[in-house]
Amino acid sequence: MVDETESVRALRLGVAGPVGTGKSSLIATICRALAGELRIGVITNDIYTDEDARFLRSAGVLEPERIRAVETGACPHTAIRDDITANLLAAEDLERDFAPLDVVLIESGGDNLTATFSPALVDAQLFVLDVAGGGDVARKGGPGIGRADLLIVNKTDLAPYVGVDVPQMVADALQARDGRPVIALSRTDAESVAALRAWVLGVLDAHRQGEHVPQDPGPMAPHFHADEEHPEGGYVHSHDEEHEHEHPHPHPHPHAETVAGR
Ligand SMILES: Nc1nc2c(ncn2[C@@H]2O[C@H](COP(=O)(O)OP(=O)(O)OP(=O)(O)O)[C@@H](O)[C@H]2O)c(=O)[nH]1
Repeated sequence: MVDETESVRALRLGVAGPVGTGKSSLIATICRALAGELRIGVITNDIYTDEDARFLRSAGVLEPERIRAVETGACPHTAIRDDITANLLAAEDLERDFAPLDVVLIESGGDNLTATFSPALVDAQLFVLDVAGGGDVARKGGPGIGRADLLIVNKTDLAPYVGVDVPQMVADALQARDGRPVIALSRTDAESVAALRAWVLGVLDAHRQGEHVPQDPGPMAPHFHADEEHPEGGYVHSHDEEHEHEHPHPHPHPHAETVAGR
């Protein structure tokens, strides 16, 4: 009998969120929870290093060859949204080298609140916040918080130490997201890991059935780029086509350059 799942391209899942919120750890958690039943590959994006890939390889959650690094140059969000070539090539290489894969997880470089993946690169995306970033972050909104397919409120085990009310933070997030899903996660809380596992399996099933439609959370909000050579120490920049040429300073984003670890 032909297994229909074999003919469908791997589900590509993006993981974005501010620096240090736990994106690599979350990918390790997904791999631990699902590597026994799914064929998984991972692509990491770092600015100048392959540190996240090395962390994941050393975590021993997947064969090291299934974890590849894209070095993005100065602006990590560019490689997941504006010029996705390096990531697409890395995903296609991984899918070809380990065919058939069920899921390819793509971690964005740690950035700010505004970075989101292009729906041309990923089928669905998770946005990761953590309680240590403050209970009010979920209320601040932005494309990832508001419209990613899943919002993770991470490191809930730290909530008592940083004085954050997790149910309130989740309620604020649900309100900011018009009811789209939110999972309060700690890698030490088995129930929350089970909820994450069930969400991934649900999206994979919808993807295989042809019922999943990739959503675009929207372009990055205007944001500040520090630049020592600029008279004001930096400039506000937008990735919105309409505004892109309003800035007096040339666009500094180098294109994603290297696909390392191949
Ligand atoms: N207490 C606790 N710490 C966590 C949890 N998940 C991750 N961490 C810690 O948070 C720190 C940052 O985790 P990473 O997974 O490296 O975060 P990241 O978002 O990938 O970081 P960048 O790639 O630098 O943006 C590490 O010290 C992790 O051990 C969690 O559930 N609970």
